[in-house]
Amino acid sequence: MTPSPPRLAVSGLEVAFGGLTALDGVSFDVRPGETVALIGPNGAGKTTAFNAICGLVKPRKGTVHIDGRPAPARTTRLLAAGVARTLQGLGLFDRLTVLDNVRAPLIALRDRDADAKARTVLDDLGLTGLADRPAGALPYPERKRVALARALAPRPRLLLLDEPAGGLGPADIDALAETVDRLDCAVLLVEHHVDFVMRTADRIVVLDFGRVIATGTPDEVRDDPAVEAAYLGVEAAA
Ligand SMILES: Nc1ncnc2c1ncn2[C@@H]1O[C@H](COP(=O)(O)OP(=O)(O)OP(=O)(O)O)[C@@H](O)[C@H]1O
Repeated sequence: MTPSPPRLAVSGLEVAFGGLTALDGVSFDVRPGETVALIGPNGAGKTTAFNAICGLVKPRKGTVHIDGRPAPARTTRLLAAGVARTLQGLGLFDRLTVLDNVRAPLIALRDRDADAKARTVLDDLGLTGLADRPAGALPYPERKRVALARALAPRPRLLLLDEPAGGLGPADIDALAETVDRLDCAVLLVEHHVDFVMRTADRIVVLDFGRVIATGTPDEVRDDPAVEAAYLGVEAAA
């Protein structure tokens, strides 16, 4: 039997901004059900990798495949291919209610069960009581949860999370880690919060200066001297 392809396969990705090579031959994959964290110091290329996966920047070389097929470049097509993402800036429609924000991707997909699916995900994330509030009126942790709910509403097979723990306090980070652990889709997350990454990731890919310098389980990566020098050492000294 042919093994099924990875949910996400990134191969030989090269991205340049003028003379700056932001990604230099980056390859990694995310298998079904797996949570992979992309970490590295500031400027390592994490966001650029995310953006290349979503078609927001065009690679000079390399490929991105979703379930064995070339990744589409437009958000709605990515959604239709089973890929959803959150944004660092959240990108909520502040004047719309929480429910309408979460329903938005389902409506874009012309999903007839938009209302029921949106309400289910609100329930899963403990947001039902806020369904009718304008998203812009909520405190940041709740807004962040709404952004996660919106990404989960179409029931993606691959979820891309851009700094999901950023700006959250310890209690919200704990709750988020539990939520991520419960997800059955594949997850790729970019995150600076090392404890959160160590708790949630099955595998970690470490970038430095646009190259993958290590890949492994949290324990393997923690013990890797190159990683300590490039990233964890910087964190530890901070
Ligand atoms: N649109 C752009 N134009 C020019 N240079 C860019 C652009 N986007 C990113 N870069 C550069 O590419 C490199 C990688 O940046 P990127 O934002 O991907 O890193 P990062 O690992 O996400 O960093 P951070 O943790 O600070 O968000 C950096 O040197 C950055 O200055």
